[in-house]
Amino acid sequence: MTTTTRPAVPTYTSDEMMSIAAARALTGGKRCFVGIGLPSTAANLARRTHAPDLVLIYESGTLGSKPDRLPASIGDGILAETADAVISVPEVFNYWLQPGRIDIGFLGAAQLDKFGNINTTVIGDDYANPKVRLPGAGGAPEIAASCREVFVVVRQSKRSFVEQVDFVTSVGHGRGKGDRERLGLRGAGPTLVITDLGVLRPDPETSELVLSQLHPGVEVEQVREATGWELKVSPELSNTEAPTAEELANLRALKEASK
Ligand SMILES: CC(=O)SCCNC(=O)CCNC(=O)[C@H](O)C(C)(C)COP(=O)(O)OP(=O)(O)OC[C@H]1O[C@@H](n2cnc3c(N)ncnc32)[C@H](O)[C@@H]1OP(=O)(O)O
Ligand SMILES: O=C(O)/C=C/CC(=O)O
Repeated sequence: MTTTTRPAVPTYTSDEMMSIAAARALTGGKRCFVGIGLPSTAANLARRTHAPDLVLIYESGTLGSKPDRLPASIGDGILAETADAVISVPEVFNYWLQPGRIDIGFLGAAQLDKFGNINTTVIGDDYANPKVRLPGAGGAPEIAASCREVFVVVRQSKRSFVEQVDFVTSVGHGRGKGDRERLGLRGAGPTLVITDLGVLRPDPETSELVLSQLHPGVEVEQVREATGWELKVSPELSNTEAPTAEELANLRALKEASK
């Protein structure tokens, strides 16, 4: 009798699956405007693994940064030290972003609604007296307006995935199909939302986010329970490949180097 040894399936957390799925969405020599937080982790992981030519652009004016650890903020010196070029902030916005020279804007969110509108400003309906005051807009509204497309990475729960955001910091698809054009927004808006449970994409007819991919071990019902609206499921629902040992090792090394 012959015995075969299968490679051990690496164990990983749902947060690791989310960062790896988000990194996989970034390919080739695309120009990516990177938000601080979860998007920065994914973008740096992508550049370190399958997408070494990915051009990371941070709002502080660094083009083509290649940090070997996660930057603490957009002002972290490692971004300028490892960049191909450092330009002024007005140049980032006026020359690169607004005329549509950036392929992907990669953003985080505290709240996200079914049309991909993002809230990073306040939780609660009284701006002056909110339940939670969040970090604010920064450059995110401009990024959401003008990048050719927008990817969002956010943990999925009833708290974060709401029918309607408490405050629209960055416009996604507004109130549905056609709103971006009506508002004069240049880019395509959110085309991909990556969470710790799966991946959502806008329905081409309505622009409403629908579940299009499930991470390993996650059930559709679980995603529905973590969503504050009646979540629709794509007829082409697919499954995310589990993280490889190499992806996990790189993600963990990146995090370790950033401590
Ligand atoms: C280019 C640019 O970077 S533009 C910069 C603009 N800023 C952003 O885009 C920030 C985007 N990120 C976010 O909005 C994130 O949700 C953040 C920064 C608010 C928090 O993210 P994380 O640090 O990953 O932490 P986490 O999700 O655990 O939340 C931390 C706390 O924020 C508060 N919070 C976050 N989301 C919510 C929410 N939907 N409702 C209520 N409170 C919330 C809570 O106090 C929470 O603590 P708790 O979980 O113990 O209650
Ligand atoms: O002001 C912004 O847009 C982003 C801020 C994030 C940071 O300070 O790292």
